[in-house]
This record gives sequence, structure tokens and C-alpha cells, in this order.
Amino acid sequence: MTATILDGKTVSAALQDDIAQRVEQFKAKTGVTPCLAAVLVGEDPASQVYVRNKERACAKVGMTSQLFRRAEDISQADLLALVQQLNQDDNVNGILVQLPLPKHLDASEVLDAIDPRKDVDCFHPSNVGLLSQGRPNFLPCTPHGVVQILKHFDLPTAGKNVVILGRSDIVGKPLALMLMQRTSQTCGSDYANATVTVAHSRTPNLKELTLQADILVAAIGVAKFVTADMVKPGAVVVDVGINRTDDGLCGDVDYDALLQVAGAVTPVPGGVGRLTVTMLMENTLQAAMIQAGG
Ligand SMILES: Nc1nc(=O)c2c([nH]1)NC[C@@H]1CN(c3ccc(C(=O)N[C@@H](CCC(=O)O)C(=O)O)cc3)C=[N+]21
Ligand SMILES: [Mg+2]
Repeated sequence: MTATILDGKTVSAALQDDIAQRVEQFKAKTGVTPCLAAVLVGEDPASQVYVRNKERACAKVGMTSQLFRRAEDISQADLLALVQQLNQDDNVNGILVQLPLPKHLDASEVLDAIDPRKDVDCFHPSNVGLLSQGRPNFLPCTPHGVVQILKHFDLPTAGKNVVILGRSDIVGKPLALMLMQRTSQTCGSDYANATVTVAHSRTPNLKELTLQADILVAAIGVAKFVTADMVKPGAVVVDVGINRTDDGLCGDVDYDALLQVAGAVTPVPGGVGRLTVTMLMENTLQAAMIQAGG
């Protein structure tokens, strides 16, 4: 048996075409071109790649982007002032402060300062609260990308055992919230209603748990952590990890070995990461629509 490769590029291209059409309609109706402001502090090479991919995607779907580069040693006050300036700028629809921030900065305080209506990451406490109550303003980009990949390949989650490795605020926690609910805002009830287990560094007998997974999501940030013996034959494996190793980019799963066991698996690169960027475009359009009063 060899696994189906869940190619994120195909999914992303299809969704970007659809977003581009809706951007076009929105522009025709309102005269407004949706605009994403990205704040990049410091010179982290991975962050530079991600931000460049986001700018490229904006251009592709007909949106504008503005990049605000700031030095590694920017003060908390200056960064907060930049966020306030972007909050007040009517030409800016979405604000993204690229993480991680340097250690001397208080990331929570910065993210909390973003106007919730421009919070295209869905990191603001009021947006996280609305998501947890099943009435989101925005869906968080990476979890939404995971759901969109599953939908594209006709792999429903309803009634399935989903095991998520990792409890981060950016992936594990919001993805668990989304998949345990009765319905997905964008993909319907077949892409919700899962029995979700969130495992983490203090979970004992991890392999016993992962072997129960119909859908296994790896979002821990450890290269090749998920080995073939941890996967139930035929299971769907979604790899959210992006690790830079001496042999190049690699995910949180041992991809080559899993091809012989899993039913389907996402590659890295070219998997979930592509969708993260595309769902950010979706949220920027949604933000522009909200701000236009629709
Ligand atoms: N405020 C904030 N929001 C984020 O959404 C956010 C963040 N900070 N910090 C870092 C993580 C990571 N992330 C990715 C974005 C693009 C790719 C991406 O484009 N991946 C491509 C290329 C990967 C590469 O070449 O490095 C791929 O997987 O094919 C991956 C990961 C967004 N994040
Ligand atoms: Mg990561």
C-alpha cells in the first residue's frame, strides 16, 4: 500500500482562484482593495520566508500588502504604537504581527492590542472566545487550512477519532475546538463532529493513543517525531510541522516511512503551510467585508 499524497498546492490554487473572484466582486461593489499589513520584527530567516509567501499570495488574489519591518531591538512601546497606528488606518483591513517576537517583547500584550476586527490570525481573546463558542468572526489560518485539505480530498471528520499532537494556541488548541464542534463554519457538519484527543509532552503511552487515530495531526515542532509504528494502517496523517534540519525542510512525521502505512499524508513543504497562507487571504477579505459594513 502506498499513501495518497495530500498535495496542498492543488487545494491552495483552487481556493485562491475562488478568493480572487470574490476580491474582484468586492472591489467592483465597494471600490476598496483589501489590504494586509504584516509586521516583521528582526531578521529570522524562516519568518522572512513566510512573510514573503504572504505578500506573494496577496498579489495573486488581487489584494495589497504592506510590510512593516522593525529592528530586533524595537521597544514594546514602539511596537504597540505601530499596532495602534495600523488599527486606526482605514486603508488597512488585516494586521498580522509575525511570531515569534524577540524575547524582550511581551507578545500577548502586542497581540491583544490588535483591533479584533483586523485580527486575521484569530489570536485576539475575543476572537478565540467566539471561536470556542462556535460563532467565530475569523477561523484561525492553520487549523482552517487543515480542515480545507481534508474537505478537498473528501476525508470527513464526523464520528472519527482525531488525535492532535501539540496543544499550542496557534494550532493544536484551536483545531481541537473546531473539530469537536457540531459544524464547521465553512465546510459543514461532515468536517466537524470528531472525537478529539489532544496529546502533549506529559501524555503517557503516546503510541497506544496514536494507534487509535483515524486522523492524526502532528503539530509539535519535532522533526520526524511520528514514526510508522505509531500510525494505524490506512490512517490520515496531517503534518503541520516545519523543521529546518541539516537535510533541509522536514515535518513532524517520518514521511517516507509513513507512505507505506498511512492511507493519506500531507507533504512538507507543499502541504498545510500553503493553506495557512491561503486562509490568511480569506480572512483578509472577510475583514475588509466586515469593515465595509457587510
Ligand atoms: N502571526 C503569525 N501568524 C502565523 O500564521 C504564523 C506566525 N505568526 N509565525 C509562524 C507560523 C508558521 N506559518 C507559516 C506560514 C507559511 C508557511 C509556508 O509558506 N509554507 C510553505 C513553504 C515553506 C518554506 O519554504 O519554508 C510550504 O509549507 O510549502 C508555513 C508556515 C505561519 N505562522
Ligand atoms: Mg511551527
